[in-house]
Amino acid sequence: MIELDGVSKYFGDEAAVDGISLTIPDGSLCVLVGTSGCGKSTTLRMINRLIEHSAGEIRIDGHQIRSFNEETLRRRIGYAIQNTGLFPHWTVARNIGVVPRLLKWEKAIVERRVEELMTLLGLDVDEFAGKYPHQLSGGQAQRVGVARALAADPGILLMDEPFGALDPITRSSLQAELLRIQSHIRKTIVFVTHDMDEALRLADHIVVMRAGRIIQQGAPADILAHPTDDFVETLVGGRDRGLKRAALTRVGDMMDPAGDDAPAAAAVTPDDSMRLAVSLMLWHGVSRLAVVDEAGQRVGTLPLSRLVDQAG
Ligand SMILES: Nc1ncnc2c1ncn2[C@@H]1O[C@H](COP(=O)(O)OP(=O)(O)OP(=O)(O)O)[C@@H](O)[C@H]1O
Repeated sequence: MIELDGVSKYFGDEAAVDGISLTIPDGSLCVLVGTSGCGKSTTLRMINRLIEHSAGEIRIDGHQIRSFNEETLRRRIGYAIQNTGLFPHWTVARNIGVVPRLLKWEKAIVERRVEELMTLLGLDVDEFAGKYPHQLSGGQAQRVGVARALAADPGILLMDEPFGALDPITRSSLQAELLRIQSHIRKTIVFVTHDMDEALRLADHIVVMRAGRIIQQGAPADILAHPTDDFVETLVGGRDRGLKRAALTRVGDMMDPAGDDAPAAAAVTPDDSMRLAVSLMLWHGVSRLAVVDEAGQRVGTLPLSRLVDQAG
């Protein structure tokens, strides 16, 4: 568990972070979101002591971070950033294995770990292990960056706009990968972004920051449903909020399991989002969809009225 208790950071007289309190339970994915300069990166970097906090307390598993040796702390905490920070003259495999080597793991164990992580991140070992960072696409380099952050199996992973520089399609697939990986490894992840759609998709818990302060925090659905002020409402999409909420809702949670009278022209699966369902209804000009399982067997019906009921 990570706890921030009345934490501030001053640069000169200016407070970049101004008395924030936040608890991040083990295994949760907490996203810090807000416009440029609001103090997100500073908050993240105080957790691994790349920046020392000026006031308040930061605790990991109940222990103040100042009681840890800085090197030990940083090796316990994975850190992935936007431009990856890979060593340009090292191969992918050497880059990924850097922290385990610093920790003096046996060579064979480091090699096995590197291969395991490359597989986890969808990087073919034979193809990529010997490549250098300049030979990788942006998306591949980001995967290497995340693999490196996970190499020594840290309990905590800090991610600072890790997908910020990518095109929307690569970004979306890496977000899906992160969710898939997190469902297996259950790290405590603190993720920084200025993109509310990314926050809504990834987070268990969203922390909205403005001018160094936390102005709202909660589950994505709560923030969408009850933005605390006009600023948060604008951030979550204003009048576009309905579609954002639909993107967070699974068809399986809304469908009528008994119904079987929908036209077969269009079908969704229980794991598809309600946003996709609405899009298909608009495209096909229907107000009901068939819901099918992966084998194509009918498991229910989704009437448009379910989406409208949800809003009520
Ligand atoms: N080393 C520093 N010296 C002085 N001021 C700093 C320093 N680092 C950050 N700041 C200031 O602290 C404030 C918060 O910066 P921070 O990088 O945490 O914001 P951010 O929300 O991560 O922004 P962005 O999304 O643009 O990265 C900004 O006003 C910034 O100019």
